[in-house]
Amino acid sequence: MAAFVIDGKVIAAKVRADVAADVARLKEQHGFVPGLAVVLVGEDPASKVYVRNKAQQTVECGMQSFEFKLAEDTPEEEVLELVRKLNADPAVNGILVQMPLPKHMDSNKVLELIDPLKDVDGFHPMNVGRLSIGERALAPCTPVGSVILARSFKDDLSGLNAVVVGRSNIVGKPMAQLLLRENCTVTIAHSRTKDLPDVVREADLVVAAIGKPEFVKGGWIKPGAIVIDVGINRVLKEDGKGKIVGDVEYAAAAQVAGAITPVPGGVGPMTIACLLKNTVEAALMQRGLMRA
Ligand SMILES: Nc1nc(=O)c2c([nH]1)NC[C@@H]1CN(c3ccc(C(=O)N[C@@H](CCC(=O)O)C(=O)O)cc3)C=[N+]21
Ligand SMILES: [Mg+2]
Repeated sequence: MAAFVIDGKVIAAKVRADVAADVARLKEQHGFVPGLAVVLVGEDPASKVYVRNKAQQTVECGMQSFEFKLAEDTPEEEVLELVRKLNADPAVNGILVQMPLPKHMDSNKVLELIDPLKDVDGFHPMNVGRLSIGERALAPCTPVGSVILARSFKDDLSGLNAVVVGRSNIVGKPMAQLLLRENCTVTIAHSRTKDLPDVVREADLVVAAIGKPEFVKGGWIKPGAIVIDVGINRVLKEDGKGKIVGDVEYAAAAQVAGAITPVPGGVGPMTIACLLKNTVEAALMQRGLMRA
């Protein structure tokens, strides 16, 4: 039987509607509007599209958007200075520095300068650590969105055998932490994992975050498994035109899985929706208004 297709666009729209309602309430009851600052260094065309989408959706949710576009050859010190300014600006509740940064910059140095309370990407070591010890933390948007998608199909993930393929700081590692919090049994697999197909075959829940087009084959998927595809790979079709595929061999996997996220229209839209959600959470924390 063909897998249930988890519609990330529909679920992201629901998350954004909740964000917009929270923003409206903050405005009415506390007279303030949360703000998100996005910093883009360089000219990467894909990054420009993401940054434009983020800014547009931020405004659609009733928040303020601040965009900073710096040239590829901007000195690192200038980026650090901008982050210091944004840290000190009370109108800015969330700061996102688009990755990757140009090679002449030390990304960790930039990320560690961001005020942890404004770190809506959840990349600061303070948030990474707090997430791992189960304290309130801003958690990375792609993994948060991935859990919401999985839970939209099966609300209780507890006891599931989850295999995360990929060990990046941005997706794989925080994904594993969030799935632990859902009471999954978690394996992190990666490029050096022995017998990877057999490891994936054991998974009730597969999260593919390797960054290689259609790397996870349909034949690796356990019948009925939930498949969350984090990959966004631009590839050329035979006719020379470009298209976007995920890290999972979708057509084959969809024959076997219980549920699967498409690319595009799966995890991608959730990443932005969760960024907006984190911005509201950050604003609430900064103002001492956070929910219990
Ligand atoms: N500090 C930082 N934080 C990020 O969250 C971050 C980043 N740097 N650098 C780049 C990646 C990439 N990223 C995406 C966000 C949304 C879509 C998205 O909405 N994708 C749609 C459209 C895809 C398309 O047509 O291009 C989809 O999958 O359906 C994709 C990718 C956030 N990133
Ligand atoms: Mg990896």
